[in-house]
Amino acid sequence: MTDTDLTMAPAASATSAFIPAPATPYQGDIARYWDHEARPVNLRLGDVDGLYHHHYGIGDVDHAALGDTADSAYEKKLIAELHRLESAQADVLLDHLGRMGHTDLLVDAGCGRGGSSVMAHQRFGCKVEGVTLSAKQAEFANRRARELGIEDSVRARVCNMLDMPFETGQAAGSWNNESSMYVDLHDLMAEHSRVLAVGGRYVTITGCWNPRYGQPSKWVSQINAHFECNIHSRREYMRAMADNRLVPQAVIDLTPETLPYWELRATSSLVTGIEEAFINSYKDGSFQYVLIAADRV
Ligand SMILES: C[S@@+](CC[C@H](N)C(=O)[O-])C[C@H]1O[C@@H](n2cnc3c(N)ncnc32)[C@H](O)[C@@H]1O
Ligand SMILES: CC(C)=CCC/C(C)=C/COP(=O)(O)OP(=O)(O)O
Ligand SMILES: [Mg+2]
Repeated sequence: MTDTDLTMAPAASATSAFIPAPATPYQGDIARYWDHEARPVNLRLGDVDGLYHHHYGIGDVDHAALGDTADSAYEKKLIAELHRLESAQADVLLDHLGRMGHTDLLVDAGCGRGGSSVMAHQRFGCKVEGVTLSAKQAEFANRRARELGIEDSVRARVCNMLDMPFETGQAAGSWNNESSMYVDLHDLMAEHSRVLAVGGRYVTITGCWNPRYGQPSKWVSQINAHFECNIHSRREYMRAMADNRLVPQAVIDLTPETLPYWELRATSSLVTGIEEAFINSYKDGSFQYVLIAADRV
């Protein structure tokens, strides 16, 4: 089988047969970071329904569903609520892909444990190819796909999203769900532009620093240090897309919609210590949570 053959290889061989060397020392660090990540805030939320996300949530908190904080079941309900908001975020990303056919190929660039890939397949019925730097994440995602009996349609591979194993124009849709802050944006948009068919759709949900603030704030620097990433500005996204035949069709500021998630998360037992940086930077206007959907022209 060639790398670009769309027939899915058995999931185990897809990840264990060949693990490419990282393209840069930085990518090696990021692969190790995600290979070792096991934060309860991610695993316990994923355990709610088997969709494992590494992104944040949007939407209003359902206080009626949470009930009384004194209730012994409150923490369990809180975890379910945070997870519901994270899945709602992925749903909004998928909404912006538009209509996809059963025979289309979708590319989940920086797929993590594969939650968004599974949701995309469940919604559109088409093949979804995920790429991640982490062999552990790819194994996890492929195991979930096998457990769900969708391994012929959903697959994760260890590879660099700046050099993806897809033919030019092969994908009808592609996305980055909170994964674009690990790469040069011009290189990333050039690669999405290459793999997308003309008329295809690219969507990203990302945190970006706000050019109106001036420069990355101390909170943004703290988030970068926490995750070993490099948050770009909103301006850089626009420029990188414009330079690569990706024409924004929708730009949505999701900041007001993500704040309830963070404020709820800050009250939970699963806090990681980064909540204050997100809340403060969203509130002081230095950081924004945005969705950008673009047409490949
Ligand atoms: C915060 S997680 C997001 C995971 C997933 N998109 C989600 O929403 O659950 C970031 C992901 O980006 C991936 N990543 C970072 N740099 C990458 C690169 N150059 N190529 C492929 N994946 C990359 C990491 O391996 C990780 O899976
Ligand atoms: C919006 C920005 C700047 C995102 C940075 C990328 C990132 C680490 C996302 C969440 O991952 P996670 O779900 O593993 O993080 P956590 O453990 O905090 O939930
Ligand atoms: Mg998380």
